[in-house]
Amino acid sequence: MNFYAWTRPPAADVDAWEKLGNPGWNWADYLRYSKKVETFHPPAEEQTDRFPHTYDADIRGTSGPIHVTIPPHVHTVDALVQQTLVNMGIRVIEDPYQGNISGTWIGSANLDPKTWTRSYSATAYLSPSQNRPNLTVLLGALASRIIFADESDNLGLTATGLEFIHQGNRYVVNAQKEVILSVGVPKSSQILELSGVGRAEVLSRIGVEPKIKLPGVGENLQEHEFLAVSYELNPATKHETLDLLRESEYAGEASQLHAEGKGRMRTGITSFTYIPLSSVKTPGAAKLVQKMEREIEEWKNEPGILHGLQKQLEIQLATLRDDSLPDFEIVAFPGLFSTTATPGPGKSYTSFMGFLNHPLSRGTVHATTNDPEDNPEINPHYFEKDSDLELMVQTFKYIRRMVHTEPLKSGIVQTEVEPGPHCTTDEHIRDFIKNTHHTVWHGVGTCSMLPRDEQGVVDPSLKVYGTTNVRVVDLSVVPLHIAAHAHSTAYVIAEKAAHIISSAHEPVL
Ligand SMILES: Cc1cc2nc3c(=O)[nH]c(=O)nc-3n(C[C@H](O)[C@H](O)[C@H](O)COP(=O)(O)OP(=O)(O)OC[C@H]3O[C@@H](n4cnc5c(N)ncnc54)[C@H](O)[C@@H]3O)c2cc1C
Repeated sequence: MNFYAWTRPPAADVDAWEKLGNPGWNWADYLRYSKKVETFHPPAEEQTDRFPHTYDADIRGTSGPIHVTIPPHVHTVDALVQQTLVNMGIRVIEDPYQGNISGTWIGSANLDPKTWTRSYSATAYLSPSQNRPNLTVLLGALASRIIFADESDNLGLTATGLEFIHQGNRYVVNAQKEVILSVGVPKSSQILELSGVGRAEVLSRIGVEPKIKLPGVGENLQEHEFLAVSYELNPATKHETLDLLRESEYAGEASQLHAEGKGRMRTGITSFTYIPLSSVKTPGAAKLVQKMEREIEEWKNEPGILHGLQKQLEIQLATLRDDSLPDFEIVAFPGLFSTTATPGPGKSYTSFMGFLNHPLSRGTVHATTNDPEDNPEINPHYFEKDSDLELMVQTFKYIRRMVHTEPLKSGIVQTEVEPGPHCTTDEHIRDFIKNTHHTVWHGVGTCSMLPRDEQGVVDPSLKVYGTTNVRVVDLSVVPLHIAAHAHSTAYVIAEKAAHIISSAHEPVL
């Protein structure tokens, strides 16, 4: 389950995967598969009456299984935010799905406008296929490890099956062709490690016999993080924010309306702004660009740094210097998003979420025991590179500049709800971020698609190095993070993987 924000990354972020050694993993292919995934439904009159929505139907999908549309949103808040950003010199993007997202825009959601319910892997892919004779879904089964043949041939080790736990019992399902791991960032690397594929010291620590030494397994974790700054909306204007759903009578009515395809429960997150740091004309932003350049250069030249990471950092440096590519993102959430502030009765809020798009710090996910029922240890190494924290400080300051710009300035009650007026110095801001920042659940990288001698785990056909028939198909293969919300990319990877796998097994005529 997620917030169903449906976005596409900048073209350059996807082209970077190809530059890192993955032929065919580029924007042109991404766009092709992304169109294949979705059916875009243009906004209805009800929405265009309230907000001047723009879109380019040519770059959206027309017949894919995932239904995508613009939610009928709290457009009174969107109007305030979008106009404020324009007044600050930010460009309006008419349709951000064409590979250029730097600017301010209204985003889509994977919602089916026939029912205003979530359109996702279960409704779009599983339900239509569930009666196929060659598909069995076993609910509540925990995949635990891949079983490999004892001997490897010169192409590598062959997986013969998968061990799983169901209702306390262990079973093995045999593989006739391939084993596809698709269990997400926290788990794909764990299952590889439990199967003897990974870093020598991790395998030795958890007591698993090493079968394939792949030091990249569980490394290179990159995660977006966010901070949230909240304001009460000026009560002189009526805004139907999500805060109203705290009132049971309103929530009950909203549920009834939703059953009729109407009302506030069709809301999504819609107001997105992506900003290149080098385009922010403040002394703080300029200093930070220099600091990041220094930090990347120093790290890149550290003795012993892996060639794979060095190349990633070169691309990150080029992205930072490019004033058309975004470094941070601001999302306007229509309601109070806070872990500490208490909402006042009858009040409406907006919260500005600031996201880090291309983190420098790299984390890890590793198994800590050989028991598949024990969760792996996730160590995100947040803010290990100080530039990541400093970028969030600049994002915070940008949000404060927004709320001092019209029309937002008059549209909110100026006393900040969170963190509040006491938060004035850089040290206060840094402490606020350190104490409240949050994962965006957008982890990538722990089974990176990179050359094997550059900490790669899978090759460009998503096959695990050293195996003949094990692939990873989820966001853990993404080698370098993208400025986008993550799940539409998971579908793109899955569609492309389906093509790769079916082509590999086509009968030779
Ligand atoms: C609260 C929240 C809000 C989010 N909002 C958005 C958003 O608005 N827009 C967006 O783009 N992204 C959003 N995301 C991120 C997005 O959902 C993820 O990036 C995406 O789902 C990752 O896809 P995946 O296929 O790599 O892994 P997953 O979606 O995590 O799929 C992995 C699956 O494998 C299963 N699994 C794990 N281990 C095992 C095992 N051992 N045996 C069997 N099954 C196993 C899991 O239960 C899961 O179903 C959000 C995430 C969260 C948590």
